[in-house]
Order: sequence, then structure tokens, then C-alpha cells
Amino acid sequence: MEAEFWHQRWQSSRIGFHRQQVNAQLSRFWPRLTLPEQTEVLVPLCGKSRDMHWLAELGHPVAGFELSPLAVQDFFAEAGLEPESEQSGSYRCRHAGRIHLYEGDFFQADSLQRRFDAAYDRAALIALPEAMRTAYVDLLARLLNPGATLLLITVDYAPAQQQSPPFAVPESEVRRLFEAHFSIERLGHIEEGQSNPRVASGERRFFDELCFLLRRK
Ligand SMILES: C[S@@+](CC[C@H](N)C(=O)[O-])C[C@H]1O[C@@H](n2cnc3c(N)ncnc32)[C@H](O)[C@@H]1O
Repeated sequence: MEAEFWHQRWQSSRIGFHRQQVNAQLSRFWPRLTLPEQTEVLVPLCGKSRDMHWLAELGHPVAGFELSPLAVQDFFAEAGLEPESEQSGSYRCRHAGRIHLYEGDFFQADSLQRRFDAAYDRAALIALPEAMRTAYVDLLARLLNPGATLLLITVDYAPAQQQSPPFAVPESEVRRLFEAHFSIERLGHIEEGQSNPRVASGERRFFDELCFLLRRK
């Protein structure tokens, strides 16, 4: 999607992807990664996700990347935090406690010359249209050290829509995109069923949330 699409979504508060609760598959499966608490976690396309507070509370430094200044501002304000701010390469970096949010285009992240041993993607890959996904995966492969782990959460639903996010990214697509650079294990699968309004209305046949553990080769 174009940057303007996301800026408009934040400006008009059309952020249906944002959750008040920590993602259930994150809290269930993160312990499987058995990461030392000092391991910094890369969170691409982070929005104002509360999952970042959860990771920081475990002791992890967190490096989030987010296009929207409004999202970054809200993230800290809603937590009652007053971040410090500094320029870091082409990014404005706002940080408080263990959490650093890099404001700008994640696709420029190479320029920081940073590498990570862990990453968390919830609603980042599925926010990108098909044409951008290979570039996203290639960038993740460059940013993650060999042996690094990525907890990836996607959605799969039918009938799939092609025009706007969230895009359906089934297991076959995850394997096609990542298998050159990562080993892949599917950890979990939540069927929203009738609790999803579009399934309940008959507009969609199913809506599932998938969770994968990927390890950089
Ligand atoms: C679907 S939302 C998911 C946000 C977050 N991961 C969550 O779980 O709530 C996608 C987010 O990515 C941001 N975004 C989109 N393209 C981006 C880019 N190129 N660089 C950084 N952030 C981007 C959008 O502004 C939006 O906040």
C-alpha cells in the first residue's frame, strides 16, 4: 500500500486492526522461543500495538518501525509515557524505557545497519499487497542474524479479497515466501468462526489466524 493510505487510516482512526488485548498466540507461543530476556525484538509495521509492552515487560528491548507519527504518538501517550526523541539515520526515533519506535518507512531499515536475533510480525506481512511481500521478506532476511527467530502471525480467510488489507496469507504462501531463508514450523491456528462478524453474516466462509515459528537459516 502507499504510505498515504496508512496516513489516512490513522488520521481518520480507521484502525480496526488495533487490539486492546495482547495477542493470544504471542503470549502462548513466545515462551517456546526460549530467548534470553536481553534479546532485542524487531517489530516491523508495529502500529501502536500493545504487544510491544508485553515483550518489554518480559525484559526484551523492542525496536518497532512505524510509518505513522500519530501511531507512535498514541502508543506512548496511551501508556502515560513521555518519550525522548532523536534522529537515527533517516528515522525520528522516539524511546521510553526498553521501547524504541523508529518513525518512517521500514523498507529503509537497511540504512541503520542494525541486525537482530528476534522479530515479531503480527499484521505486518498481511498488511502488504502481494507485490511488496518478497521485498519485505528479503529485508527481514537481511536484518536477522543466522539462527534468529521470527514469530509470525497471519490470517487466512475465504473468499479472499485482493484490494485492501488484511490480505489472506495462508500457510502455502508463508512457505513460498520464506523457505529460501528460514525454516518454518506452524505453531497454532485459531478459527474465529461465528465470532468473526463477516463469517457470522455469511460474507466469509471462514476466518483463521495462523501462527508460525521461523528460524533464519
Ligand atoms: C495492519 S497495521 C498492524 C499494526 C500492528 N502490527 C498491530 O498488530 O496492531 C499495519 C501498520 O503498518 C504501518 N505501515 C505500513 N507500511 C509501512 C511501512 N512501509 N513502514 C512502516 N510502517 C508501515 C501502518 O501505518 C500500520 O500502522
